[in-house]
Order: sequence, then structure tokens, then C-alpha cells
Amino acid sequence: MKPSDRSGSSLYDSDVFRMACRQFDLAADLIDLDRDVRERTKLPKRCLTVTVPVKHDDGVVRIYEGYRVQHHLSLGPTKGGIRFHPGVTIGEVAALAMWMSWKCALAGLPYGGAKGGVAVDPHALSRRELEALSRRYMQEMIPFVGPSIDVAAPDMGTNEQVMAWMMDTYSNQVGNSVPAVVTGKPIAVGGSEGRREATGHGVAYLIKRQLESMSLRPQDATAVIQGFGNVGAEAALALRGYGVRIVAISDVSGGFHNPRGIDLEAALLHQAKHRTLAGWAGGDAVSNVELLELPCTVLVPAAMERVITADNAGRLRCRVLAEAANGPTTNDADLILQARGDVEIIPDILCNAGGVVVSYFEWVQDLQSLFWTRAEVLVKLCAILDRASEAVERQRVRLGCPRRLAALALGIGRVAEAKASRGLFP
Ligand SMILES: NC(=O)C1=CN([C@@H]2O[C@H](COP(=O)(O)OP(=O)(O)OC[C@H]3O[C@@H](n4cnc5c(N)ncnc54)[C@H](OP(=O)(O)O)[C@@H]3O)[C@@H](O)[C@H]2O)C=CC1
Ligand SMILES: O=C(O)CCC(=O)C(=O)O
Repeated sequence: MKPSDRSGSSLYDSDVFRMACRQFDLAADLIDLDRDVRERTKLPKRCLTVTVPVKHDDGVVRIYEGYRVQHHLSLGPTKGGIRFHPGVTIGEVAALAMWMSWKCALAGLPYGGAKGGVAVDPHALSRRELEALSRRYMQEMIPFVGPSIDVAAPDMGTNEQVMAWMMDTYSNQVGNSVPAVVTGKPIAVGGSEGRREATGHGVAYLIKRQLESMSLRPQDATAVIQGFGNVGAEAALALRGYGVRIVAISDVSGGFHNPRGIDLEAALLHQAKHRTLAGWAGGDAVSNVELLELPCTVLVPAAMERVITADNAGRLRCRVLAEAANGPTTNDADLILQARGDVEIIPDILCNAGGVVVSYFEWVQDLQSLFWTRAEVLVKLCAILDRASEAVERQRVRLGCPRRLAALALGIGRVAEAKASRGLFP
């Protein structure tokens, strides 16, 4: 029995992991990936589970479960964000690590994929508790991470401050500052210009390219954005910079629709004051489910996985689906959208690659202690996104397949080629 045939394993209990495996299988079939290399390329190399005790402000010690999955080590250190969210499971983290592998390979970065997470609601923690959790998670990871082993970054529920605490914890342990152990840090401790906005900026840039290829002017386009965190808010600002009208936004509490255009500054101010969009009055209230079906030129899911499903795929009213989130579209929804043929998908591993690309720049800058300007970062970012995007279009034509499969085929093919070149059997 192949490992991937096992049922009952905690990885396979996860819908998200099974979805990532299904995507892999489809792309591997398309490029006729050799059987010998197929399973090794698909399955994660290392899955680590740790318990993270945190003494809360009320004096009670609570234990959280944390994970890190390092998907493959064939191209360099592993790379990927750390998520703090109550729904995190080892299966979800493994799926996200797989997608990181294909994303890094597609962008031509010398990394394998990784992802980490803790099953916790970070909004329910005080700042002191959040610091304790971040430091203890990194403490547990110290034997398994490092600038040439595994390099973390922010994802949902984590931010620059969390990265700074983690970098400090690692550095204290080894006895000197090691900025390159994480990316997405504050600039004051070796972060890169442009990293905070990189993912959203990349999303907006690729949307602009897509609109141009459809002969649509950004000024005539509207966008609906689910998730108003790092990625969603930065994508909204960058899209507006290109002239796109943002007509709806949301966070976990729900969304707001305003066909005349959302006042992004007012939304950001409200969010900064209240931590949430709840209670804002900048549009008609809509649920996160309704938001996805609003009429718009571009729909940008920028929050959770599996929000475009067989239930709503037939009712989307967008011309472009720009997957800023990882894994927002289920396998069944993909088939429905493919059959419809009227929605252009910018697949996640391309659409949100801007974040890891600038993380790579940050890591390179930290290793050489030589820092670039924001303009240099953004020019290099766009060059990589152009290259990846053009490669996907060529692959799509060559294989005669949807854009997602073309992107996956490129990423998976490059990882498999590296594995085969290094030799299959030790
Ligand atoms: N940060 C990065 O550089 C990268 C992130 N990504 C992906 O982008 C997505 C967003 O990440 P990021 O912006 O960093 O995360 P953040 O934590 O900064 O923001 C997440 C946003 O999504 C909202 N949200 C959470 N759950 C739901 C839900 N069920 N329905 C609707 N909205 C929800 C949050 O609301 P609230 O704050 O109220 O909880 C928040 O507005 C994730 O899929 C992540 O993996 C991909 C590449 C890089
Ligand atoms: O910046 C990074 O290293 C990873 C970002 C990330 O987690 C992602 O692309 O999903």
C-alpha cells in the first residue's frame, strides 16, 4: 500500500489536504510524472507536532497544539508562513506546505515548501500571552529551523511583531542575531522594504495584467475582496491605485457592499480603532457567503481555504477570480468554473506568490547584510511575477489545460526534476 492510500491518518482526515493531493494527482497525470518520483514529490518530508504551554494573565497554564510541516528539502531550505487560527490542523498545514513547494518552484526560488501553525484564536490573547505563545512555539522549533534549514514568515493571525519575537527567541538561543531565520520582520530588525505590502501588491499587479489581457481597463473594473487583513487590505489599496473601484470588503465578522466604492481609509481607521470591521457603516451589510456572489469584475478571496465550492461556483458573478488566499477553490468548484468557461482564474500559487518572493529578497538581504530600496524590491518582484505568469500561459497552451493545472504542472515538474537529478534512492 502506498502511504498516500492510507485512510485514518490525521493528514487524510483533512479536506484541505485531500484537496491538495487531488490537485497534485491531476497535474502529475497531465505531465505523466514518473511513478518512482510521484509519491516522494507529493508527500511531506517532515510533519512536526508540538505542545505549546502558555501561562495566561489569569494565572492558568493552557496548552496549545502547534505544527510545522517541511514538505521537501530538494531545492534548499524550506519556506513558508506560520498561521495562528483556531481551525488549524496538521492536515491543513501539510496542504499549505505542499502549495508552498509548488509556489516557490513556480517563482524559481531556491526553497522547498513549509508551513506552520498553532490552533489558537490570537484575538483572544493579550499582547503578553501572544508574545509568550510566539516565543514558546519558536523555542520548540529551534532544533528544526534555521536560515539554511527552514525559514518562517507571517500568515493568517501572525504579523511582523510575532516574527520579531520569534527571531529574538532563536537568536537568544544561538547567542547572536540571526535575522535570516524568519522573514516578514520589522525593518528595524532586518526586515525588507516592501514585504508588508508584497502579497497584496503582487495580487493587484497580476490582476492588472489579467485585465489588460482581456482588453479591460482597470478604471472600468470593480473588485470584491473577502478578508481585510494583510493581504486583502493591501490588495485593495494597490488595486485602487490602478484605478479599480473596490465595491465590497469583509472580515470574519461580515462584509460591506457599496457600489459607489468603499472608502478604504475609513474602513482601515475603523478597523484600527475596533480591531474589526463590525459596526462600520460604510456600506450595506452582507454576509461572507453573499459577498462572494456580488456582481464585480474581479473577485478576490483573501481569507480562508475552500470558500468557492460546488454550492456557489455556478453563482459567481465575476469575470476574474484572483486567488489571494491559499486554496480558496475546491476541486468540485474548479470543474464547475471550467465548464462555465467565463471566469478567468489566477491560481493561488501564482496570484499570492508576491509574499514569498519578497520574503526571499529579505532572506538574501539578511544573509549579505546589504539592504535594497523599496523601488528595487518592487521592480525585482514584478520581474519575477511577469516571468512566472508568462511561463504559466505558455504551459497552458502547451498542455491545453486550465491555468491552475498549468501552474501546478510547472511547480510540481520542477520539484520532481530536482529530486530525480539528485538521485531517487539514497
Ligand atoms: N501574509 C502573507 O504574506 C500571505 C498570505 N497568504 C494567504 O492570504 C490569506 C490571508 O492571509 P493574511 O492576510 O496574511 O491574514 P490576516 O490574518 O492578516 O487577515 C485575514 C483576514 O481574513 C479575515 N477572515 C478570517 N476568517 C475569515 C472567514 N472565515 N471569512 C471571511 N474573512 C475571514 C480576517 O478577519 P479578522 O481579522 O476579523 O479575523 C482578516 O480580515 C490566507 O489564505 C493566507 O494563507 C498567501 C500568501 C502570503
Ligand atoms: O513569505 C513567506 O515565506 C511565505 C508566505 C506564505 O505563507 C504563503 O505564501 O502562503
